[in-house]
Amino acid sequence: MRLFTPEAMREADRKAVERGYPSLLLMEWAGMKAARVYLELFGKAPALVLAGKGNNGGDGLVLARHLLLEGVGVRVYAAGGQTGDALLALQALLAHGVEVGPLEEASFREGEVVVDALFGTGLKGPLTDFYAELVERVNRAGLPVLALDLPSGLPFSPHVRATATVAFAALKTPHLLQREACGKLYLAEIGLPKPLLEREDLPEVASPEALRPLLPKRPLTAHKGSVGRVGVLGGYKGEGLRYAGAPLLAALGAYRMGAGLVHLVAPEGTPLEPLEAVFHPVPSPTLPPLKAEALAVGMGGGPWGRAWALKALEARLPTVLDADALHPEVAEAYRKAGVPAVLTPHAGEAGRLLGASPEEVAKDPLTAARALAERTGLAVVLKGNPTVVAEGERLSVNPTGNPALATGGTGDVLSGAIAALLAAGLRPFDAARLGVYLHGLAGDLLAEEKGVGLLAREVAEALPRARRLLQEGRVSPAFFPR
Ligand SMILES: NC(=O)C1=CN([C@@H]2O[C@H](COP(=O)(O)OP(=O)(O)OC[C@H]3O[C@@H](n4cnc5c(N)ncnc54)[C@H](OP(=O)(O)O)[C@@H]3O)[C@@H](O)[C@H]2O)[C@@H](O)CC1
Ligand SMILES: Nc1ncnc2c1ncn2[C@@H]1O[C@H](COP(=O)(O)OP(=O)(O)O)[C@@H](O)[C@H]1O
Ligand SMILES: [K+]
Repeated sequence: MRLFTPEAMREADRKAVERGYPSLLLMEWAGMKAARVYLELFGKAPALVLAGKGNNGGDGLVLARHLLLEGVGVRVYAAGGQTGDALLALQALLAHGVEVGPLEEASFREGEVVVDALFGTGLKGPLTDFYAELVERVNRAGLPVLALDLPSGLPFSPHVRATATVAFAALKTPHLLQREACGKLYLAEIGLPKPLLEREDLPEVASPEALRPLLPKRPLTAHKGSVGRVGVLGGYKGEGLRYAGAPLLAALGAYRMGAGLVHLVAPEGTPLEPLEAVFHPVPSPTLPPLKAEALAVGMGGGPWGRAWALKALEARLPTVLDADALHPEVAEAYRKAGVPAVLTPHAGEAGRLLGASPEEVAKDPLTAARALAERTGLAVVLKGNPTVVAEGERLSVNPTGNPALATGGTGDVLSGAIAALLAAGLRPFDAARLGVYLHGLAGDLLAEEKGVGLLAREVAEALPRARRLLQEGRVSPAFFPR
């Protein structure tokens, strides 16, 4: 599945119409599917439908007609000046005897559900004046809000903060980059011809269907030397081994992602954990001889991070470069040496590599991840919500994961997990997007069971469950297809 920009979506709509597909059918399906979601979420609670004059408003008018037919009370307020399909949708509603008032007179009543059909993909800039105020009033009213296609005002501010959003035909960038405003996310198929949605040039939304075939096989004859061995290099002897836990968590992540063996190369005095690891205590960053197919480097490395990464490069193995190994000259050394690597920065680290602020990176992670991949020639995992994976021209946006993962050490677990997939033979882009997806899914499983207060090691422990769900095709999607 591809992540559309509002422009790309409009282009698909336009092409469908050029092919002779009646656009009124798209609107009818959109309104009808949204009405279905409404009924599922809010039952027969009365609706207050706010409709703009464009096609988004048209969808709202169609929804109002379908709710009416289901016996739901509707009050409808619409902007004037409809044309085309939206005008037909208005006429159809009026023919049912529904009164449609002017938007200026819209009022909010306790017990109602607001249907936000003011603006969708046609919004050209931030809302001002009357519409800015209307959106603020919607948010202040404290009623549940179902947004059609996009919460009105997105991607700008002010915008509606919805309880749920029904995206039509495909997810659009704001659905994942401004997910908070969307609430529960539904994706409704509205009959747009499939080939118009297959746009290889757009970022992918990582999906179970695309990722399942990447899962490394475990043949009956597997042994610990045949399924991928990982070397973890990290930690810092100074400050009383302050970061000793980080490489241990990476080792756990690697084992829980299926590594056959994990070598732990860490400063002398580092706790000898997990018990299952092969230990290589060293006085300073060194690359001891070890049999491995991939490395995870830099976790907890502090001032040693750079040295760990440059030592590790001598092994010429596929490598995950994390945390303190994330320096421009390290990335450049790997690129020059032609050693495949995955960089796993969060917004702060990515900002450091790009010469931008963390806020700038977080605001547009797609652009930042692509820029970093371009600049370094390596695969990039830009961590956050959402996490974005980039390599060359390819971009993958991850839909799993939640704020319960915002806790110390979860990134270390991720690095180890990706390294295990590299060691199993996956290419950097695939190891990265699969590792990120399963790590997020593990966090989702735990958050559902326990809520907030996870430990990073528990995320590692949940990886096998996440993997199995994916393997067996039992992952419920992060958004709900309708
Ligand atoms: N086949 C299809 O196309 C399908 C599309 N579908 C639906 O259509 C939606 C897209 O519809 P759309 O293109 O009509 O745009 P929409 O979001 O309703 O807004 C346009 C209105 O906003 C106005 N406006 C713009 N910026 C503004 C601003 N800053 N401040 C104030 N006003 C501003 C603009 O005014 P104008 O500039 O034209 O004067 C115009 O009146 C899409 O999200 C989906 O819900 C479905 O029905 C399925 C099939
Ligand atoms: N709000 C959030 N939503 C989803 N995932 C999150 C959120 N906050 C953190 N994470 C995930 O948790 C991990 C944190 O990694 P990182 O910042 O490197 O932590 P650490 O250095 O403590 O290991 C990343 O995988 C990130 O995507
Ligand atoms: K809307």
